Amino acid sequence: MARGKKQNPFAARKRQKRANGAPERPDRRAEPYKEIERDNAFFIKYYHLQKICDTEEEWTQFLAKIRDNLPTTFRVTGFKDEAKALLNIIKTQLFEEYVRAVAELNELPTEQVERPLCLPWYPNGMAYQLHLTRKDIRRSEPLFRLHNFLIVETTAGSISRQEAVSMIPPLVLNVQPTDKVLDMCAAPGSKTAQLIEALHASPDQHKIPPGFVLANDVDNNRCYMLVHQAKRLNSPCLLVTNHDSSVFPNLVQTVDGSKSILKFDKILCDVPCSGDGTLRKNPDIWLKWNLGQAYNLHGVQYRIVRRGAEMLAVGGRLVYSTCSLNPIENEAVLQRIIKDADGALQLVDASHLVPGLKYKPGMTDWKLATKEVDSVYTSFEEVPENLHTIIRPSMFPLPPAEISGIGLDKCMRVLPHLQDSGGFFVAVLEKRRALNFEKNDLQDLEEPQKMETEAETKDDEEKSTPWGPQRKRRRLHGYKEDPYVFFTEDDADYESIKRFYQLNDMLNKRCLLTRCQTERKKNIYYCSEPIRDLVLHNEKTIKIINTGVKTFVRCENRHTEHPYRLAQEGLQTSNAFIGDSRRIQVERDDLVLLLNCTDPTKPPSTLELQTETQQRCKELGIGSCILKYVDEAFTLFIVGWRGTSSLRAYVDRDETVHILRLLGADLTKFEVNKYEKAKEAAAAAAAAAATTAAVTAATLTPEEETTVKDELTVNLTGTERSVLEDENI
Ligand SMILES: C[S@@+](CC[C@H](N)C(=O)[O-])C[C@H]1O[C@@H](n2cnc3c(N)ncnc32)[C@H](O)[C@@H]1O
Repeated sequence: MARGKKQNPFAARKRQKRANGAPERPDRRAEPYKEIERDNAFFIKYYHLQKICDTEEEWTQFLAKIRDNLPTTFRVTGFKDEAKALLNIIKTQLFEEYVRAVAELNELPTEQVERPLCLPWYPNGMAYQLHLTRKDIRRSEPLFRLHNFLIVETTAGSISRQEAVSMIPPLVLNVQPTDKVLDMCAAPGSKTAQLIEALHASPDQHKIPPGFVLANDVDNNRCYMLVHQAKRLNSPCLLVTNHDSSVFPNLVQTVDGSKSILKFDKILCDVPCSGDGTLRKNPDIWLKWNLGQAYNLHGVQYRIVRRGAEMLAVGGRLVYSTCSLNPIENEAVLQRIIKDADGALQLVDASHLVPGLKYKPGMTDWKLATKEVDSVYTSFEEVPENLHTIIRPSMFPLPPAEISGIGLDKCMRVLPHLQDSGGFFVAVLEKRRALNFEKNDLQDLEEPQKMETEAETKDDEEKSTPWGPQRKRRRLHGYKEDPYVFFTEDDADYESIKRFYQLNDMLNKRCLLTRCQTERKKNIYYCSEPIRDLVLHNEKTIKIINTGVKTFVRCENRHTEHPYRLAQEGLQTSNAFIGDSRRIQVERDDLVLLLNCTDPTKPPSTLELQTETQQRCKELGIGSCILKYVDEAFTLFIVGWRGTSSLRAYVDRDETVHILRLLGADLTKFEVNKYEKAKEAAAAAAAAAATTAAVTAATLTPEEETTVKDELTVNLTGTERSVLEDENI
C-alpha cells in the first residue's frame, strides 16, 4: 500500500473482510421495510373457539379491526381552569390546524376531513381520538405542528398520550381526594397519573389532598419510568415503591397515636398480561403470541389480586384489569379470588362511570387447550397428566350453577371493533368484610421476609416447568437509594426560608425533606403528611424509590440575600403557604416578553416592562419570586428571578411554550420542523462529502474511492434517519 498514512479505516476493514472471503453485506437501503404479517393461526383458532364475538359476522369485524393500526388518543390532564383553557385551544386552533394538515396530507378538500372524535365516556370531554396513527403523525411533514404540540404539551404535563382503553381502570376506580390508593403494578405510569389527578380534583376544597397514591412496580428500571411520568404532575401525595406486589408487606400507620395495619380505600391491579389486546399498537405480538403465556401468567395474576384484596379496606374498591382478551387471565382469575373470598368480595357494575363505553359482559364459559390449540379440554379430568403443571384446575370455569353466582357478567370486555380501540378487560370488586385468609396481626409486620418465603413456596408448587417463566428471586434489602431526611423542629435553614418567603404556619416544616445527610442541603422537597408518616413508619420494610416534590433549590448568587430559590415543580403546592413579599403581578405583555427570553445570559431589563411592574421590581430585593398572572379564564403562578436590573421567568422550554400557548402568543420561534432540519443536515453532509471526496480522490485508488463514497452515503442516510426518527410518539 503506497499511501499507508492516508488509509480510510472503513475501506481498510471492508477490504480485509473481502480478502478473508466474508460474504458481501446486503445493501440496507435496497431492502424494503418488512411489514409484520398480522396473522397467527393459533390466536385465531383459540379466540374463535372461545366465541368472544356473538356472531360470525362480528368475528370477521373483530379480525379486520385487530389487524388494523391503532388511532392516536390523548387526554387533557387535570381539571383546573388551565386545563379547560388548553382544551378550548385544542378544540379551536389545534383542530383547525389538524384539518388543514390532514387535508394537505391526503389531498382532500378540508370539508371531507373527519374531525377528531371526543371520547364520549371520558369525563368533561377531555379525551380525543385522532384519525391518525402514531406513525402517521411521526412521519408526515404536514403534521409537524400537531406532532410538536403533542410532544411539548406531554412534557409540560398538560396532556397525556394514552391508549383510550387504558384510561378506563382509573375512571371505574373512582378515586376521591381523601382516598388511600395503591397502584400495585404501576409502571410506566399512565394510569398512576390519572389516579393522582383524581386525588387533586378538588383544589378549592383540599389544597393538599388528605389521601395519597402509593405506586409500586416489581421492575426497578420501570420504577424510574414511573417516577419520570408521575413527576410531571408535581404531586406531594405520591410514593413510588419497588416490590413484588404478590408479597407486598403489610404497612404500618399511626391513628390517634396507636399503630395499626394500613388498609387502602382504592386499589388498582393492572396486572402483567399476555397483552394481546394491544396487537393493534404492538404488531410484533402477532409473531410471539402463544397460549403458554396466559397459562404462565394466571398464577401471578391471581396472587397479585389476592394480596390486593387482603390490603383493601372493608368497603373499599379494587379494580382488576388486563390488556388481554384471554379468559384464563381474566374471568378465571376473578372467579378464583371471588370463590376463595367466600362472599367477602363482590363484583360490581361500574358502567355508570364510563357512560357510552361499548363493551361485552364477562364470559361465563370458556375452554382450555394445548399450546397448538389442537386438543381442547372442558374439564381438568380431560387434561393429560403431562400437562397438569401447566393447565391448572382453577383455570376451568366453575360449574354453571356456581359460576352464575360469581357475577362475571359485570366485568367489561372491550373489543377493538366496538369503538375502534385496543382490546381490554376490566372488573370492579368491592370488599364487604374481612377475608378469612387475611393476616392483620401487627406481629406479622416484624417478619416481612417470612411472607415472601411463604409466597415463593406456594409459587414453586404452582410453577409450570415447560413453558414457565424463570422467576428471579428478588432481594428485599440491599438496594441503593439516597436516604429520606426530614426536617427536624430545630432545622437550621428553615427559619430563614420562612422569613424570606413569609411562609405561614399551615406549612408543616416536618414534611420538608432532603436526600442527603449533610448540613448543606441542595434540593429541598415537600411531601404531604400522610406520605411522611408512611415513609417514616415503613422505610425499613418497603423499598422506596421516590417521593416529594422539589420545592426549594440552593442557588447562591452573590447579590441575593437568600440562598434558596423556589422551584417551579413545587410551586403548585408551596404557593398556598407563601406570603406577599416575594410576589409580582404581571400583565400579559410583560409575561410574553419574559417568556420569550430564551437566552439566560440576557434576561429582560426591568426597564422594558410596564411602569407598574418596574415599580414593583424596585420594591423587591434581588432573588427568587412568584410571577402572578390573572386571565379571565385562569390564573398562573410562575417562578421568577428578580436580578439587579432584570426580571426573568424561571421555567423550562416546554412549560414556556405551554404558557405562551395559553396566552395566545406567537409560537413560531419555538416551532421545530424536523423535516427542514433533516434537509439542512443532509445538505451540509452532502457538502462535506463533496469536499472529502475531492480530497480523497486525489489520494486514493479508484477502488478505494468507490468504497469511501459508499460509506459516506450510508452515513448521510444515517444522519437523515436519526433526525427523522422520533421515538417520542
Ligand atoms: C400492564 S403493566 C402496568 C401498566 C401500568 N399500570 C400503566 O398504566 O402504565 C404491568 C406491570 O406489572 C409489573 N409487574 C409484573 N409482575 C409484578 C409483580 N409481581 N409485582 C408488581 N409489579 C409487577 C411489570 O413490571 C409491569 O410494569
